[in-house]
Amino acid sequence: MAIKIIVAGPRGRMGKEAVHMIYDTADFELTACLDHKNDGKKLSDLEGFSGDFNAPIYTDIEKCFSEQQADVFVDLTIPEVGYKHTKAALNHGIRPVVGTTGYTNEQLEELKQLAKEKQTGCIIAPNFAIGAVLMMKFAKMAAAYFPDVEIIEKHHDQKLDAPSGTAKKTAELIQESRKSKKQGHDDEEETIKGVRGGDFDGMRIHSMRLPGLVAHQEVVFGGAGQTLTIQHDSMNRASFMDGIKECVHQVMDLDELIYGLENIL
Ligand SMILES: NC(=O)C1=CN([C@@H]2O[C@H](COP(=O)(O)OP(=O)(O)OC[C@H]3O[C@@H](n4cnc5c(N)ncnc54)[C@H](O)[C@@H]3O)[C@@H](O)[C@H]2O)C=CC1
Ligand SMILES: O=C(O)C1=N[C@H](C(=O)O)C[C@H](O)C1
Repeated sequence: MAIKIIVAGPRGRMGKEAVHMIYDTADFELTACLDHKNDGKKLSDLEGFSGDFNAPIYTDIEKCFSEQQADVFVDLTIPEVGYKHTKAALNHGIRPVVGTTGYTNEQLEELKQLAKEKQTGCIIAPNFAIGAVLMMKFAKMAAAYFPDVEIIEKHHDQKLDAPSGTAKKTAELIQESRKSKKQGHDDEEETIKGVRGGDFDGMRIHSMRLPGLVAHQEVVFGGAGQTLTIQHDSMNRASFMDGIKECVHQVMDLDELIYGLENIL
């Protein structure tokens, strides 16, 4: 039987790609979309979806979740909206697969508790690209040997959150294998505010935003007489689709929240 899926944010860069992936996947069925406009229309009424895209569009989340019997809810929107959507999906027993980034630790914790209480699977993955997940794992391994590290993430200039969810997750994984350390010179001073980047447990994160970029990250380690750079580049949004597919399949068998694809690969 096909897995029935609702997608939020179908007109977005990721949402559009995900809708096409769902239509192209034999055991997936798109039952509806959530948008903040176009209520009552069909996906095929929108630009870029000509043809067979007959899923209905809702703007009211409660109405959508009550009328459509879905198995999985995929959120690709913006942080405050994605958080509300994820809560509502869990309350309706629909398993969220969330790509939206920018959640606070408190929000993540609250969603974790709710998923546990509802015994409903939920995956929140800051990055669905398998290469990016490997980059994060390799960075965690390297940090045990190289405690001095800086993260440089580079994204398109329409991105709302900084640092990226991937950079934050990378820093959290590095923190698990690296002793807390304030890097750089004790007396270093910024003569231009922010020039040394954001401070996460003593390591620095730098966020670059430029047109022409998609999603890129370098994790640079430094030791005596050597550096090690681990780099990942997403050239387009197709790079995230295999990860979403995997999450949709795996979330069906979960009864708790998993944060990060590295925990289920
Ligand atoms: N986990 C991953 O691998 C990836 C995650 N992302 C994240 O996914 C999110 C979306 O990214 P993009 O598609 O590039 O952004 P985008 O700006 O192209 O799309 C966001 C969409 O959300 C929609 N939206 C806003 N409010 C809404 C509401 N109330 N209800 C329904 N839809 C609403 C907008 O209309 C827009 O279509 C971001 O948080 C981004 O960081 C992006 C790429 C990969
Ligand atoms: O907004 C994006 O584009 C991306 N967001 C995610 C993040 O914040 O890490 C994943 C990927 O980097 C693309």
